[in-house]
This record gives sequence, C-alpha cells and structure tokens, in this order.
Amino acid sequence: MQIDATGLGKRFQRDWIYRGLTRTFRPGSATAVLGPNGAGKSTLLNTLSGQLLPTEGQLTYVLGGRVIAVEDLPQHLAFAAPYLELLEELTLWEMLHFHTQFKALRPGITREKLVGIMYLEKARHQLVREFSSGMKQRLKLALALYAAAPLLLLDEPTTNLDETGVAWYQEHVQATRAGRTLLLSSNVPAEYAFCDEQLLVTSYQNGS
Ligand SMILES: Nc1ncnc2c1ncn2[C@@H]1O[C@H](COP(=O)(O)OP(=O)(O)OP(=O)(O)O)[C@@H](O)[C@H]1O
Repeated sequence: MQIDATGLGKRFQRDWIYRGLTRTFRPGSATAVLGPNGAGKSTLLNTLSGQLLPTEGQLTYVLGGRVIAVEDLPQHLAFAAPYLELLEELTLWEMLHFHTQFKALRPGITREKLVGIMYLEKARHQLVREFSSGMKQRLKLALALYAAAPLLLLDEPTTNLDETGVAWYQEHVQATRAGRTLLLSSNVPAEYAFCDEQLLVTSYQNGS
C-alpha cells in the first residue's frame, strides 16, 4: 500500500505534535519513526493508520492502483502496540479463532502453524490473561506480522521481550516484510536496524 502524506499536522489543544509532514511511504519500504519519549511517534502512527484524524493536511492510500477510503483502511492494516488490548478472557486457541474471523492470516499460515511460530504450543488452552508479558507481546506481534495485510504498523515492537524474544522478532519481521509498507515506531536500534528509511518526528515540530 502506498501512503501519501501532504502537509500533515496534528495538534492536541494548543500544542502541535508535528506539522508540515509531506512524505510518501511505498510498498516494500520499512520506515523507522524515531524521536525521544513524548515526541509524537505513536500519534503519527495512529494518524497514518486512520485511527486519529489529522488536524491539517491530507492522507491518501493507494492499493493495487485503487484509492482506499480511510474508513476501509482497517481491513488492510495490521497493528501491534503495547497499548492495544488482547482478548484476555479467551484461551489462546479461542482467541486465534475469533481474531482470524476478522483478519485473515497470510497465505500458507494456519492457526496451528502460528501457535508453533510463537512457541506457544503448551499454552494453547491457557487463558491469555494468564500469559506473561513476553508471551502477550509475542502473540500481538505474530497476529500483526502474519496477518494478510499490506500495511503493517509496529509501535515499540520489542516491549517486554527478552533477548530470545528480540531475536524471534527480528527473524519474523524479516520473514514477513516483503512487499508490505512497514512503519515502526522505536527508540531501540535493535528494533529498527533493518529499516531502510527513517523519519525523525522532531524534524516536524517547528509549526506554530
Ligand atoms: N489524546 C491526547 N490528548 C492530548 N495529548 C495527547 C494525546 N495523545 C498524546 N498526547 C500528547 O502528545 C505527545 C506525543 O505523545 P506520543 O505518545 O505520540 O509520543 P511518543 O513519541 O510515542 O512517546 P513514547 O516514546 O513515550 O511512547 C505527548 O506530549 C502526549 O502527552
């Protein structure tokens, strides 16, 4: 999916979080959205994903030569973020059933395979509520990485992951990124080292 942002700006009350952002995000590209805590990385990802309205400027989404309306964007995107909730009252297996009714998995990936990819075979019938924070993060990431969605957004993807979990993330993000438009917000070089583009949010904070 191609995203064209033109003169994009977001303001909360009187404060501009970013302003004057004009940029094209192309299929196959991986962009690291960088900046210190509170700079506006999550705000930008949420605007680009259509979950927040920009205060000014325009966003255009094009998929296979067709313009996609922002209200139809959810079916084309996968998003993993620490602040997005899982369905904690379900077991892992129930949750995979529920989730994949709305968001199909990539071709060749079944729920069974996904459980193996996450190394969560033993937790198949465990309530998600009882998962460790690292298990929950692996589940969030796997659902996004292995969703059949051309737009992939990852906010602080290695949150709660140990060293093995970070290596797991690096392997699977590489395995699933081809052809997709990937936007990744981060402060951690190990999360975004593979990205071919960087966007420093603080470069767009001179609005007034
Ligand atoms: N809904 C909101 N209403 C008012 N202000 C908000 C809202 N959401 C975020 N902000 C403010 O916007 C600024 C940017 O927040 P944001 O979460 O986008 O930063 P970030 O770069 O992702 O930070 P971090 O690295 O700490 O996750 C902060 O000052 C925050 O308080």
